[in-house]
Amino acid sequence: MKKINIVLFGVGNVGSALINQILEARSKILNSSQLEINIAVLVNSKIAFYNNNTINNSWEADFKTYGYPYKLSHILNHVKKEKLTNLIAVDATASEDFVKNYKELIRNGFHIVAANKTANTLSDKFYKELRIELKKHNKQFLYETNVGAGLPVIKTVQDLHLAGEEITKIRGIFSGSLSYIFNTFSNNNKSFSEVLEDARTRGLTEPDPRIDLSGKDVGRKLLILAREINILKELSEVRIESLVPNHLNGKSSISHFIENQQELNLNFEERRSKLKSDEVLRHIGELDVASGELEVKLVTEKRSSPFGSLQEADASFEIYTKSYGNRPIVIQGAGAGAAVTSRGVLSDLLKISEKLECI
Ligand SMILES: NC(=O)c1ccc[n+]([C@@H]2O[C@H](COP(=O)([O-])OP(=O)(O)OC[C@H]3O[C@@H](n4cnc5c(N)ncnc54)[C@H](OP(=O)(O)O)[C@@H]3O)[C@@H](O)[C@H]2O)c1
Ligand SMILES: N[C@@H](CCO)C(=O)O
Repeated sequence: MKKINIVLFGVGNVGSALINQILEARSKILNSSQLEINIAVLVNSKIAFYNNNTINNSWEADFKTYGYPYKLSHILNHVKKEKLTNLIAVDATASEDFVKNYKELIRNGFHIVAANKTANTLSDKFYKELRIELKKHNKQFLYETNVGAGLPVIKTVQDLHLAGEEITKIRGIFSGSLSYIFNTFSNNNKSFSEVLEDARTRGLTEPDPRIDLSGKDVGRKLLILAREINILKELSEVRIESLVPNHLNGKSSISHFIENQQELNLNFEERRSKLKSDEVLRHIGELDVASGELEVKLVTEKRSSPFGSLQEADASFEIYTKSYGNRPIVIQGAGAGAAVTSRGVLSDLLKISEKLECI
C-alpha cells in the first residue's frame, strides 16, 4: 500500500475539478493501484485549509469555513509536524510569484506537478537551476498539462527526443482557448467580446484572458517544447503577434480589461468581414528547429484544411521528425477546460507515485 500527500496550491477551475476527480476516482485507484491519495492542505492566494480527516464532498464549505491566512513556512511546518511523506505540491495557480517557492518546496521534500506554465518559461537560468535542485534532492517535476492541457504532447516530444529522433518542426493550434474563440467567432455573427466572455465564463481561457489574446500563452507553450529539445531560448525571443491593443494591455487590471473588451470588436469584425465563405481564422504556433524561430500568429485557413476543420476548443499539434518525414505525428483533441486539464494533473500525480516508496 502506498499513500501520497498532496498540498494543492490553487483552488480555482482546475484545482476544484482536480479535487472532485480525486473524490470520484479514489476508491478505484485504491483498488487497482493500492494507492491512497490524501489531499492534506488546500491553498488559495489568501487562505489555507489543513485537512486532518479524509477529504469529502463538503471540502468547499470546509475550505471557506476553516481556512485561515497562511505563510508557506506554516505549511512546511505542518507537514513536518504531521510526519507526512511522499509529498507532492500541485501548482494549479497562474502565479509567476508562486513558482519562486518551488526550490524551497523541493528542499522540504516535495515533488511538484504543475498546470502553471510559468516555471518552465522564466529565464533559462531559473529553468536550469530548478532542474539542478530537483536532481540534488531526487525529486520529480511533471507538467504535462503545460502544453495541450490533458493531451500527451510533452511526453511524446520528450520520448522522441530521448530516443534520438530528430524533431524538425512543431506546428499547430496550441491554444484551446483561442481555438474555441476563433471557431465560434468565424462561424456566427456574434461580436468578438461576446464570444470572449462566453469562453471566459466556461473556464476555457486563462484567468487573465489577455494572456491568451496577447499570444503569450502560446509563446510559453512553444518555449516549453523548444526547451525540451534543447533549443535554448527566452520568451522575449518568440515572435508574437499580439491581439490586445496597447491601451488594454497587462498594465491595466483584469476587470478594467473585461469592462472594456468590446473595444476589441471593430478590429476582429473587420477581419471576419474579409473572410471568404470557405475560410476561417486560426491562431497558430510554429517552432522551426533549423532556423530556431518560434512564431505565434493569427492566420486565415481553408475550412476544409486540418486546422480549419477543428471544432470546439480543440488543439492540434503536428510534430515533424526525420523518421516520419513530411507526414507528421498529429495529436489532437480538447486543448483547454478544467476537466481535461485536471485529469492530466491527476495522471501526472499517478506517474510520480509509481516511483515512490510504500508507507
Ligand atoms: N483552464 C485550462 O484549460 C488550463 C489548461 C492547462 C493549464 N491551465 C493552467 O492551470 C492554472 C490554473 O488555471 P485556472 O483556470 O484554474 O485558474 P483560476 O480559476 O484563476 O484559479 C487560480 C487559483 O490559484 C490561486 N492562487 C493565485 N495565486 C496564488 C498563490 N500565490 N498561492 C496560492 N494560490 C494562488 C487562486 O486563488 P484566489 O482565488 O485567492 O486568487 C485560485 O484559487 C493556470 O496556470 C493555467 O494556465 C489551465
Ligand atoms: N489558455 C490555455 C488553457 C490551457 O492552458 C489554452 O488555450 O490552451
